[in-house]
Amino acid sequence: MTDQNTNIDAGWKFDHSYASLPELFYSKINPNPVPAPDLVILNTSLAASLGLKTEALKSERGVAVFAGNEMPAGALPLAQAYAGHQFAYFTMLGDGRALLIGEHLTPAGERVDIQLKGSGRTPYSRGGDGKASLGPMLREYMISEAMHGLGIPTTRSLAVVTTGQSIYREMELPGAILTRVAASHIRVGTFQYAAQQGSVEDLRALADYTWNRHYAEADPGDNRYLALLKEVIKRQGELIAKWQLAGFIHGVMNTDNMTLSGETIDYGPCAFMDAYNPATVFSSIDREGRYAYGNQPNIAAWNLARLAEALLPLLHEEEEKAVELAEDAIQGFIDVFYSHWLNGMRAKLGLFHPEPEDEGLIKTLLDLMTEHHADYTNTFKALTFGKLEDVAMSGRDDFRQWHGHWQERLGRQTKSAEDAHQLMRASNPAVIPRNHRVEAALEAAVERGDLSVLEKLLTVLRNPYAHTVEQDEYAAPAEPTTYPYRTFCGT
Ligand SMILES: Nc1ncnc2c1ncn2[C@@H]1O[C@H](COP(=O)(O)OP(=O)(O)OP(=O)(O)O)[C@@H](O)[C@H]1O
Repeated sequence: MTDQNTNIDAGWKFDHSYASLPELFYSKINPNPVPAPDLVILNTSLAASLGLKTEALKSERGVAVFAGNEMPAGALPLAQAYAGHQFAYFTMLGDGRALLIGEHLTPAGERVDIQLKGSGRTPYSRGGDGKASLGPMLREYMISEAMHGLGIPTTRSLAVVTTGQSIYREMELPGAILTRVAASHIRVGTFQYAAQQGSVEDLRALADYTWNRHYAEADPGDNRYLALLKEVIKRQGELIAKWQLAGFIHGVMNTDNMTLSGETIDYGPCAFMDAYNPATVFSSIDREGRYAYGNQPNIAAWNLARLAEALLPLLHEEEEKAVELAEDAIQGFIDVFYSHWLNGMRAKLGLFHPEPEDEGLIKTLLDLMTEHHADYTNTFKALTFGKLEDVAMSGRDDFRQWHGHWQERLGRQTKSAEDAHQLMRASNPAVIPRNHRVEAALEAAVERGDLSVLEKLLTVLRNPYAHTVEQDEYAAPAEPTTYPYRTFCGT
């Protein structure tokens, strides 16, 4: 399967450091060949930043790599083992429908995982067919690229191909494979798996690998494993703050969907909130609202506590002391999250430096938005451009009073009004991937083979802080319907 020419043509530079870990952590396995690969979409700007050549990637042999029919030189396909708490229940998992084909070394000297998602059965497939369908893979492609545009750390999407095979869910669907690019695919669940299935030495090997891959620049102090936990807490605190500030709801924050790198992963049932309400849930499988918007920081802390638990044997030789260190570190999460969130909210309101009254100012605005079902993104956008008539509660006295306080607060800054406006422009997106727009793009692509709607949507989403006239068309929320929007953990 190895083909030297593909390697030379497209610019793949594969390495496979993950295979240096004990074999407990993966299964070497070749992708299942598919009958008729066809390129649906290629992320040319991402390809360029990876040092890959677009024309070669689009060629028959390039597409064969995205389909798993050919492996570039140096690739070493493997399915990664992991476990996870899914809706609080612990399960053994692993790449049941994905393969890491190797780590690509970019011209900037970075090491990124190249993973095929939907590439067939693996030893971890349990009862599943190992496959994915076109709609959900294009959805992941779109939302991950929108997240990147918003400046939120995320796995990226390089390409989607159809396989020429149908897959069967409630109906027959076109099979597809997404090529995902990630800083790594090491998950909290990978550590849970190591703690459950491996020896302390296996766990140590994983922790050392993770440190070297993601935190080599950080200070290990005198306890490198405690430092690892604290660094992950910092990155996740910053990440979850960014989700909250953008109104992003992940939908399925299981421990297997939380990365050690601090990137967002798994775009199954996620969505962006329209009207502000902390209780918003989109996922049809989240009946109890465990992963509601307002719960995300607490769930992240819960997941990180599972990471800390898995790391206990490395934190200290005395268990009691290890637990103390872990608890102490986890306590720090909410503070890290909150300070990033508060600074982000200040920026959304054009405030450069902290003042004690800021928390009250922000809370009052969010309470008004909840009470009046104000659109989250568009309210901040209206405030940015001084278009108060676009704010749902603009006629209300309590909003006018709030607005007066905010203006006074802005007036006390040494920075100019123009500086504040620029800060707000850069902190408040003109567009988010609205559910109805995403659905329309997917329908055109999947039902009619028309990619133009999706391409146009991606163009505006890639630059959400540009505030161009053409973005206005994409800013409106859907017309209210009787049924709340629900996402399905589509495959
Ligand atoms: N069709 C399938 N066949 C086999 N395994 C599957 C299938 N769909 C999902 N899985 C496995 O079930 C688990 C949970 O699935 P989930 O939808 O959260 O993940 P995913 O979207 O496949 O992967 P990722 O988290 O890598 O984005 C994962 O271990 C996944 O590999």
